[in-house]
Amino acid sequence: MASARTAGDPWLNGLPPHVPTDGRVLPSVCLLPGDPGRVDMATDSLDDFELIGNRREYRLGVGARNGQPVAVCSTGIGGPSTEIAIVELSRLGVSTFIRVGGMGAIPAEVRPGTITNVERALRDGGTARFYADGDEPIPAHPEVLAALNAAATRTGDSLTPITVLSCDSYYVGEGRSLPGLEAAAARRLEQVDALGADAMDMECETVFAVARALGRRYGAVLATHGNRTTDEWLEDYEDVQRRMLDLACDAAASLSAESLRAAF
Ligand SMILES: O=P(O)(O)O[C@H]1O[C@H](CO)[C@@H](O)[C@H]1O
Ligand SMILES: O=c1cc[nH]c(=O)[nH]1
Repeated sequence: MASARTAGDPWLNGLPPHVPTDGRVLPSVCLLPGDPGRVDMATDSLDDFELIGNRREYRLGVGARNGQPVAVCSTGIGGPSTEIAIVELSRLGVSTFIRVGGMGAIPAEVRPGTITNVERALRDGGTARFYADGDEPIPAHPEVLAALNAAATRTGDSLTPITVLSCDSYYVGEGRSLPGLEAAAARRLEQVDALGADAMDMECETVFAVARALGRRYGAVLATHGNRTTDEWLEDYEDVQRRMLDLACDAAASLSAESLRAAF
């Protein structure tokens, strides 16, 4: 264990430079909300929740579901902060990542409030390029995809399978019109549609690319916050987030039990 930081590896005594922790080995499965506020929402779905720390956009806690330990750590918005979370959490013991986030849907039939299971992430972002070359979409890890579907059956939810495009820009990059940039935003929405995306978020591609490159398991459930075709926006967004977190905690527990079995 390093007793002095170096520029190439700025960890000290087992502590990372960004994710706030005390050096303990973390649970093997970690939920990744973008919003730090969603870490606290997850406490309703976990027993014995303990907040470990809070630094920058990273809020980290641990709890248990069905007797299995589960970590929750926010990533903040976008690829760069998400990459840091995955690299540091991996080194702290996490081997399976589940993003629990929000998105804007493209097809009119994916209504606000729908909970979705991300089957693949299209290639569009900057950070993910450092971990995965080429333009082939990155599929979710099949064990995580299956665990999320099984958990939805247990919690009485149904998950809509989607393809996501993760954008490095919330406004023009997600086709939101700004004064003087109306044409650029409209072109971008057409491009996203032509790529076959069902939704836009800002982190899934990075989660999938970095976790896959590090040999970790990964997947994502996303709650539909708005619809870009009908222009609807869900004002009362808390209920769908809580349902998404509950089924993700259930999936995390089953994946954690599996990794324990595999270790023996
Ligand atoms: O709901 P979360 O996980 O915060 O994620 C979504 O919300 C943010 C934009 O408002 C982006 O991070 C996007 O991916
Ligand atoms: O429209 C949306 C909603 C949530 N997150 C996004 O990135 N876009």
